[in-house]
Amino acid sequence: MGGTFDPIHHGHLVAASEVAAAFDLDEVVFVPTGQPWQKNAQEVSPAEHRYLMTVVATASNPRFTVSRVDIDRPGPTYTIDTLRDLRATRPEAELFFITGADAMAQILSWKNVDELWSLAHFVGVTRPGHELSTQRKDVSLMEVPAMSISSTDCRRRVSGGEPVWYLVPDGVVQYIAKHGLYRKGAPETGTPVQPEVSTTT
Ligand SMILES: Nc1ncnc2c1ncn2[C@@H]1O[C@H](COP(=O)(O)OP(=O)(O)OP(=O)(O)O)[C@@H](O)[C@H]1O
Ligand SMILES: O=C(O)c1ccc[n+]([C@@H]2O[C@H](COP(=O)([O-])O)[C@@H](O)[C@H]2O)c1
Repeated sequence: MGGTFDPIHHGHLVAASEVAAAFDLDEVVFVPTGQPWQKNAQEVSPAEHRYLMTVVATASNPRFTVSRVDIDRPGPTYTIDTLRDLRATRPEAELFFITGADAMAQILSWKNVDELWSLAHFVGVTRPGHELSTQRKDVSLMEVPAMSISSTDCRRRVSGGEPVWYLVPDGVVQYIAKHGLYRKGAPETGTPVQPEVSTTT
């Protein structure tokens, strides 16, 4: 499942869990975007923060893993590259790609869309406020419990001092607070996360 995950929330996790159960998947790989080119007009948090929040959110599920392929690849993030990179590390696997209804509606604008269908089986899931449809017979559409949660709303809430408890996993609430993400004028927004250097004297 690819996403900007800024931050990851329970809508993402429920969608992944439902698809995993329906298709009897061995693993769900969460792939945070590096540079989500269709979100160029908006500010996106540093990839390391989004990656670490995704790790925190998925840590308790033994079937959930997180991949760095998109954040470690320079340049804009294209799903064609994501799927090729995942294929290289899992040559025998049958790949599925999970998308919400809003992403599914945009898919024809994605890079090399005609090639995408042969690289993975696409599964579109319902999302409140968005119509789920496809013209393709090889795409699966699935109804999942309605989670009226978006990362945009989570960021707005934190920025306005409102709670995000129970919209995102507890560890993600704590990660956001610890690093001061999404607060107005937060120093981390838009700047790279540097590894901490400890000095001894
Ligand atoms: N509440 C939800 N229910 C089902 N699918 C979702 C939900 N939220 C996000 N998704 C899907 O998860 C994937 C990654 O979404 P993304 O990380 O962009 O989150 P978002 O909430 O849409 O973020 P933003 O509000 O910043 O655009 C997309 O395919 C999206 O459609
Ligand atoms: O391949 C593309 O051109 C493309 C364009 C927009 C979005 N995507 C992918 O769709 C997924 C959801 O993206 P987003 O921006 O809604 O978080 C994520 O894996 C993106 O890399 C892919």
